[in-house]
Amino acid sequence: MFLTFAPPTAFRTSLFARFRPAADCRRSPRHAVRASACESPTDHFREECGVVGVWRHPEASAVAYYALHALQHRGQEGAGIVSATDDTLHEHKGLGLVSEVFENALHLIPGDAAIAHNRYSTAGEKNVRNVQPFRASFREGQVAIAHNGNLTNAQKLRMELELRGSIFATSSDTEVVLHLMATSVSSSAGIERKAADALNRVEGAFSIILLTTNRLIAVRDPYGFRPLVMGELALEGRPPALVFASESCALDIVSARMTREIEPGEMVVVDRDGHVSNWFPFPSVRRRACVFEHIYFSKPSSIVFGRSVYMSRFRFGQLLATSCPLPEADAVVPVPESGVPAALGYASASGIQFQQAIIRSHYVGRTFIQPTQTARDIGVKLKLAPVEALIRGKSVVVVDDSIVRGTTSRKIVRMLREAGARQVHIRIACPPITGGCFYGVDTPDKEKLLSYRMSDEEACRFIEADSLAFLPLNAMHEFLGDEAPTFCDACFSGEYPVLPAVVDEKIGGLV
Ligand SMILES: O=P(O)(O)OC[C@H]1O[C@H](OP(=O)(O)OP(=O)(O)O)[C@H](O)[C@@H]1O
Ligand SMILES: NC(=O)CC[C@H](N)C(=O)O
Ligand code: SF4
Ligand SMILES: [Mg+2]
Repeated sequence: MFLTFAPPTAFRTSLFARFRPAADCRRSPRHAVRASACESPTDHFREECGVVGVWRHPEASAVAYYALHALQHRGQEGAGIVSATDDTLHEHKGLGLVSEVFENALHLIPGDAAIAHNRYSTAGEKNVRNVQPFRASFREGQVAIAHNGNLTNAQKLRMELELRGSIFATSSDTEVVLHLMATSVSSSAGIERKAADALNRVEGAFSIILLTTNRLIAVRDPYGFRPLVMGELALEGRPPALVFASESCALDIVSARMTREIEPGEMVVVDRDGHVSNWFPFPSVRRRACVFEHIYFSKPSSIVFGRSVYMSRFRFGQLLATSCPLPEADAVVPVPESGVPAALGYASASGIQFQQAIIRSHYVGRTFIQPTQTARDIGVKLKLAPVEALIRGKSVVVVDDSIVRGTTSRKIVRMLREAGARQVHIRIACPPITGGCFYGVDTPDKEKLLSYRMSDEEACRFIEADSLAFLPLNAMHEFLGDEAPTFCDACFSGEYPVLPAVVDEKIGGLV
């Protein structure tokens, strides 16, 4: 018997589809906006998580390791691999980057099947207990789970489960799924049925890979918030291995050929004989794929939701140039790393020369941590350095993919002025972010989002730019075309497809 899944009604606050002209700081005297509340440089829209599954490969954990490497941009807090031999699951996981966690450890995870996870927490503490995959034992055997997304009713379900006697080992939302599977009403049914029962009770976002000693299951929530693809890896003299991953770049790195996406609401099951079956165990709803995957999260080389991430960013940049032109600028300068394709698009549409006038250090991570006061004072210079020869005396248009707190933009403007820029104009290749995310992106509190706190003009003064403009939401919709209604853009539009059952201080948070 199935428990009913009741998709919450669409939630609408306000629409931000209006055209927002460039805010020009030169139009009004600069006034001091309190900076201290926005100074923490670690609180960006962070990455989410990456998941991988490998089936029927003699070196499954090595394949999973390289695939995880390709997904490192999706989470840098911790990583883990669980592998399967005939009768048991093996695990290795830890805090840190993939290369650090698995140094000389692959021999600990033998077998021809594996699942893997890169974590950036959305719920639960940043400690090793919460690093996935989680492994558990059922009456029927062992199971492991790797989850990208955030379950919006996890706290409520956990409270119910605890009242019925469940004891949790972690503070992660994901563990709820294992408990729901263990207490599934389909007590005698196979693991896929238990998983379907459990996932019919959760709400929110999940791209999940499950592993037992004789099955691998890949499943996506019915809204399809987070991506999940599958592919085949040719092997000499034997059937191809199957590889599942959050993004196609993880298949590319191991030379697997992407065959298709896992559809929203689809569950794909592979068994020991290599038999692949699929079904759709959830009531269907309109897809709401995360548009931010295309703006910032995913790797530009990936195909996500059937579209090239690079081409989306390039096109956002072109549309930005059309909607917020700056014909008098001398150079278009990208904010590395993720601002580069949009800046190339801006340059191509405007005819203004593209100049890599900000150089990124290879030795600082994507969302860099600044552990000491000295490092904090050095700020963005730790990661980005100006090329004075390209900047002095020039009017530059600086293109970035997004503004979250405004920390990066503000520091870049100061840095470019110090390097002699005559004017610094900031152009952002997405609409203003005015709300947090409930669906798997670690978001700062709404009150810390620059565009929630301030109008465009105030924001322009805060970052101390000569002008500031964002890609209008309607331009983004225009680019998405007929598919626009099938994308989630809630952090811009306020139209949340699913509301959290319990809202904690940290969105969707289990503390
Ligand atoms: O307004 P803020 O709070 O400063 O956050 C926005 C910045 O954060 C992201 O870059 P990040 O440094 O995370 O990574 P990247 O190197 O991949 O661009 C994003 O690309 C913006 O540059
Ligand atoms: N960002 C994610 O997808 C995180 C997965 C899970 N919610 C966790 O916090 O570990
Ligand atoms: S709220 Fe924003 S980040 Fe979250 S799923 Fe929707 S578009 Fe993506
Ligand atoms: Mg950036």
